[in-house]
Amino acid sequence: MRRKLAAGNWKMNGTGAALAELEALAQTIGTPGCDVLICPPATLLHRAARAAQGSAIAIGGQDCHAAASGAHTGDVSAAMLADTGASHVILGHSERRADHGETDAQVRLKAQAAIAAGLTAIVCVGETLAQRDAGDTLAVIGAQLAGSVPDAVTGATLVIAYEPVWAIGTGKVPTLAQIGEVHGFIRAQLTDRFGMQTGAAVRLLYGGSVKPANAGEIFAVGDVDGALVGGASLKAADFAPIVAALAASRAHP
Ligand SMILES: O=C[C@H](O)COP(=O)(O)O
Repeated sequence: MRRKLAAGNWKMNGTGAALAELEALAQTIGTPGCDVLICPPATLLHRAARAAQGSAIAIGGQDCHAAASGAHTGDVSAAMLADTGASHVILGHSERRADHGETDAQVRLKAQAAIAAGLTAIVCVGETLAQRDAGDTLAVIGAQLAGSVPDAVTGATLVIAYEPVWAIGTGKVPTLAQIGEVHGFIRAQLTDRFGMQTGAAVRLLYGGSVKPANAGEIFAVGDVDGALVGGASLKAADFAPIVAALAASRAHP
């Protein structure tokens, strides 16, 4: 049975004062019955990991370099993330693919580096509105999975986040049927490539305008094992109800 995961991506938001939200979240959720992850900006990782110690909250990065070390000004390696206390890293988010031109091949190398450093890689995939309107959604997701996911993964080292680009930060959410179709497709792709055991063990997150008001219905969709939440993860008062909705949701076989 896959353990559910509520992951918050703070993106480029938050200075030291934001740690109060992390502490408030830890207090509010207690021991929630699902995994909870906060991915703050790199500048806050070390302090966030310290603030989360002894709580149910794990800490993750938002990107890493594919190399272990070297002349890469401004970049952070997977081992450096792990050294701060991070256990996960988000990779291939559509904002990084768009802002930094990250390719599937680069995301794959980053995921390999993350796993080698002992981190769980959360690999993001998702179609643009033009791709959906053209009927290309599954082809795009299939190509991203094939290109971005390394060959050696397990349910412990890989999480996939399906984030339709057009749903991120827009308040627009796919229909439950659309979410179910893509999650079912991702599950089938993973099972085809990695076999039944690994395919069934990898957790699949939905991301894109998840809020307390819509979390429950999204978590009821088959093969949705949790969420990758942006805006609504910044405040404990918004994220805690999403964690509670996930913990209360039925486990998917
Ligand atoms: O990583 C998180 C996603 O990009 C979703 O962001 P959002 O919840 O603000 O739409």
